Amino acid sequence: MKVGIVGAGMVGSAAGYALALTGHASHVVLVDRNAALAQAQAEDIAHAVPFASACLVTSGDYPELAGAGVVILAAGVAQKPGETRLELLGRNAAVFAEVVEKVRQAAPGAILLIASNPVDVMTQAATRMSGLPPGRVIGSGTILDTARFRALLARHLGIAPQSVHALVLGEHGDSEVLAWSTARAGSVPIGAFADQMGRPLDAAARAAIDEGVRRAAYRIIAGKGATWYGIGAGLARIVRAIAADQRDVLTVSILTPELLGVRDVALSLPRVVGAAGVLADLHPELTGEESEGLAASARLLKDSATSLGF
Ligand SMILES: NC(=O)C1=CN([C@@H]2O[C@H](COP(=O)(O)OP(=O)(O)OC[C@H]3O[C@@H](n4cnc5c(N)ncnc54)[C@H](O)[C@@H]3O)[C@@H](O)[C@H]2O)C=CC1
Ligand SMILES: CC(=O)C(=O)O
Repeated sequence: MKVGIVGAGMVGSAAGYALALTGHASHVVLVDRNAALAQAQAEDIAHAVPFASACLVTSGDYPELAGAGVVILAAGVAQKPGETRLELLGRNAAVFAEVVEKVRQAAPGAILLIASNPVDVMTQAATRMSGLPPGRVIGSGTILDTARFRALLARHLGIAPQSVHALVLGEHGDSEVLAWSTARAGSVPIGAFADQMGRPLDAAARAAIDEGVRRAAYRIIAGKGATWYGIGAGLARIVRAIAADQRDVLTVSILTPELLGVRDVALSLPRVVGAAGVLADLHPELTGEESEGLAASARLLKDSATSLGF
């Protein structure tokens, strides 16, 4: 599948690199308002291809996106140390007002995969701007937070993250909900699994993991200015689900007609992802506290989207 990436900065280039190395795309095209940057990133990534599987990596202007099955939107500004994702809202909405229309003209059949922050509100904005059905405008949402949750649980339990099934729901941001009650390892509820391994998940351990997930971006941005490897791999994972029609269950964000009394809001739930985009939404059984947290997250995102007129 041909995959376009608009925004060839840290996130866009990391996604291109992950796509080239994993072989989930046959052709990656990088577009950026800084054409020299896009060209340099494409050339650098292309030099990794001989060590991996076949993939053409090029750069160009919007017309080069023609025929793309997916276009990743990673253009805009990123958080500065201490800044929240929601504080980027106005600036990145202005970028999307320009970018979404150009992408739609160049690649009308493409699924839009949104990475720019605040990713849920940008997904809602891109859905409205593009006129596409919600299932074809997919925000990376909490795919990264879910990966962070699984990684930290796996480290605590001393097992592979691939054997941990745990989800982060709601906003990709401060109000996200770690769904502890549905978390499993090897089909065993996570608390019982931890006890059996002799590594109990007591309140202090849970609090440390919660902080590790929720504050990860702030810590990494303080240390190196931005985050890119995790989301680059997450975006490549979503492209794989689409390109191979895998029907994977992934925590991604789309405009959702109604959730816990909040109407028309983009946020993450576990969703089935395949060639046509999001095929179905899943609603895990949550505790009362988790449901309240998810409803609060939905209300916060709805208010942010409404403030922009989306
Ligand atoms: N969804 C997620 O989990 C994550 C999202 N992000 C977000 O991804 C976005 C990109 O982050 P970085 O790559 O670190 O930033 P960056 O500053 O390295 O790259 C952004 C790129 O967008 C380009 N750009 C800006 N306006 C444009 C326009 N109108 N048309 C075309 N290109 C334009 C810039 O030239 C720049 O190359 C940020 O909003 C950041 O917060 C970052 C990490 C994780
Ligand atoms: C920056 C960002 O959204 C993240 O790393 O989670």
